[in-house]
Amino acid sequence: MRSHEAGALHAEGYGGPPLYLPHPDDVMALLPQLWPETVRRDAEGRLTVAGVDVVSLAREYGTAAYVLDEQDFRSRARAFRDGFADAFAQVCGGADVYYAGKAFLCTSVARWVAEEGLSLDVCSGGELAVARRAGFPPERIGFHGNNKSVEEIRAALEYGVGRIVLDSFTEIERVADVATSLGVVAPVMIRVTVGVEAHTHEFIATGHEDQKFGFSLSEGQALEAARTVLAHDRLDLRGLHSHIGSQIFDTGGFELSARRLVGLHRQVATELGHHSPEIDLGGGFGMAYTSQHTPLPPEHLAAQLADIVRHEFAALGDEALTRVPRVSVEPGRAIVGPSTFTLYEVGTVKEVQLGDLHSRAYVSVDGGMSDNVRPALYEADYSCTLASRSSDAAPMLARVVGKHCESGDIVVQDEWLPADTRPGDLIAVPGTGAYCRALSSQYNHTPRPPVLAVRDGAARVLVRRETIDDLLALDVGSS
Ligand SMILES: Cc1ncc(COP(=O)(O)O)c(C=O)c1O
Ligand SMILES: N[C@@H](CCCC[NH3+])C(=O)O
Repeated sequence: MRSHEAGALHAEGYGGPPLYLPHPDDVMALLPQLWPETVRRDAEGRLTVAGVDVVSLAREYGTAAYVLDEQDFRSRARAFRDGFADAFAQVCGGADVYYAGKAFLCTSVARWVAEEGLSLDVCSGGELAVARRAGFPPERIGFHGNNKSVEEIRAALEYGVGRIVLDSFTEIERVADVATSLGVVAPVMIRVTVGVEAHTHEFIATGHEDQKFGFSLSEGQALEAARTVLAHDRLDLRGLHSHIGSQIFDTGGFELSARRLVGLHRQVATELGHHSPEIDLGGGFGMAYTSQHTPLPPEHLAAQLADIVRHEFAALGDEALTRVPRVSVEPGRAIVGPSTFTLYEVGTVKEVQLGDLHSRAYVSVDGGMSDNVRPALYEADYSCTLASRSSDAAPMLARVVGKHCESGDIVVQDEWLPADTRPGDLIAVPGTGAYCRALSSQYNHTPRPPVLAVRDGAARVLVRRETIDDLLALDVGSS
């Protein structure tokens, strides 16, 4: 998040380019940590992914387009699966990784997740429907949401999901009622608000007390929820869950939340006589959007979390250590975010003078806040590169903007691009796999871009481009 940096940029009397920008040579040389693993530049200077160059992609599928490197997605999914399985092997026999489908989900991705041996977190009837269509094994699905409808709960139980994460007292009764009507026992977890202030943007922090998710720990609601669940013979309490926020780099927040969750787990055991078999630490692991972000590799992250869990149970005594519940986590962004870049075509380049000495080029592309609302919503930082060719031109300070009727429609706030960047060039923005397509809109009646998967020298469409006819088909208004 850039709020303090933006302040520096706009500080009164400050006339130079923003101080935090990395050196132009670094940006134009492609920082490997920002790009999917198969991205390269070919001899003509074109960006390629899995051996396919972006100029051909643009010619065949058009722009704007989300371009997903399948190998990158799969290897990150495996790194989380193996890292957590290994790190937790000695603590509780392994750990399960639930890919958080809210970051991005389509049937192909659901199949990849299943094939790679991960579980799946869904948070709506729509995401559940995608999982069903993909034939995702139901027992490996967790169902979230703070206001699940009766229909959604029924669909989840009919499919046989492995866990429904309860979020309110109203929902406890709702799930129990639906389970009773279907004649089944619902496996449930309790989402606990652990009172942790995660160091991330306010809108994506979820562990602090004053927000909509979960049962408060400090006010005793979480224990009361466990008591209520245990009183229902149609509910099977699988364990406790906490999720403190998103785009978090510091494991300190997870340490505190694990400590509080383990404390409650013990209270449920000692006061209510129930030893839950599972505990979920949520997702939220950060990824690199710019060179300023340095996420831990999954195996290091897993090792740190395993140490934390071992330590917290050890603090309860030897008896507790022998009964550590099976741990799960729910990464979304850290798996899919880095796998994708968005490919845009430049439409206009406009120079705006900033005082006497400096200018900024506004580079308009054929997308914007409809395909990536994160800069407008969270002041999120992105970077970009000229993708269709290389250039020896001097760097110019550029702001990449979208085509929408909002001045906040910014794709990349500040970036160095070659001074000869011109209409028809392709620009690629890395790190757009998570919460971009998922949060996309049709603002200004803009059809959504397609999602293309590239693997082993071939591209295919995972989600097709919307058309104006798709949009018009929704409008059934008067003749
Ligand atoms: C309950 C829950 N689990 C997992 C996630 C995934 O978070 P992230 O994509 O940051 O890993 C979220 C979103 O923040 C969430 O709300
Ligand atoms: N949508 C947020 C993340 C929220 C995660 C869902 N609980 C983002 O783009 O950063």
